[in-house]
Amino acid sequence: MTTRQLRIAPSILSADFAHLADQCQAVIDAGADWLHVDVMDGHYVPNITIGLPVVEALRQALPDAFLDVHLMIDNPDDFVGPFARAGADLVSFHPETSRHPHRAIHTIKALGKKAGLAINPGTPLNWLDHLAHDLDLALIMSVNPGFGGQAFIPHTVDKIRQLTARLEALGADLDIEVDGGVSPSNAEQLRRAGANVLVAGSAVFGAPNYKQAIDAIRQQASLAG
Ligand SMILES: O=C(CO)[C@@H](O)[C@H](O)COP(=O)(O)O
Ligand SMILES: [Fe+2]
Repeated sequence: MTTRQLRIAPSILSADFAHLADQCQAVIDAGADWLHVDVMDGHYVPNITIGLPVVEALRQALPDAFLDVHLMIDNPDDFVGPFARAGADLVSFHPETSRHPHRAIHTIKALGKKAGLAINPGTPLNWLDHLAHDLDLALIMSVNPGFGGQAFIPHTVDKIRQLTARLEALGADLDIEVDGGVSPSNAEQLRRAGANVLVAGSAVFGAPNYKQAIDAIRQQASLAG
């Protein structure tokens, strides 16, 4: 378990894009802590979603919302700065696509924003070893990136447990975010393993009542202590 604050971050990928700002406001009113914004470029992942103008528009429409921007793009080194300037509060990117992850992290931080590194199901945790002290968050993918609504990959729980131990050994105190297939049914084990930021797209936006959906994830996660 972690003592880091539990945060529920609905992924807007599962929102109704024709009413995006209203949908974001609705999940905030329902108790969402962060808004998770999935940016996909059709190269790094086989899907295209949203880009800088949408982040700028959300920043304008929701000045107090915490925008957790997850870049699933090639060439993140060129885009972390623009997304931070567009209004992201936190920018995460996948290190395999970065030429200079350390520099990209410090580009984000120099703009006063938090930096995260995203680790795919097939990506080893040791990408984090030399960067942990520079980061604010480790994003552990519990599905392969590209789409909402995929099935949770169970071995992620053990990976988060390993990461928690590894960060403790390194003396690095990071948020651990888990992304993909998160629901009330796995929230407790994820929190117990050490995750404190739970991203949930379809489990929130696909539910008839956003507050009940967010409360259910929070309640289950809180059972971890
Ligand atoms: O980054 C991604 C997928 O690539 C995620 O943020 C998903 O969008 C989460 O959606 P659900 O799995 O919770 O429906
Ligand atoms: Fe994501």
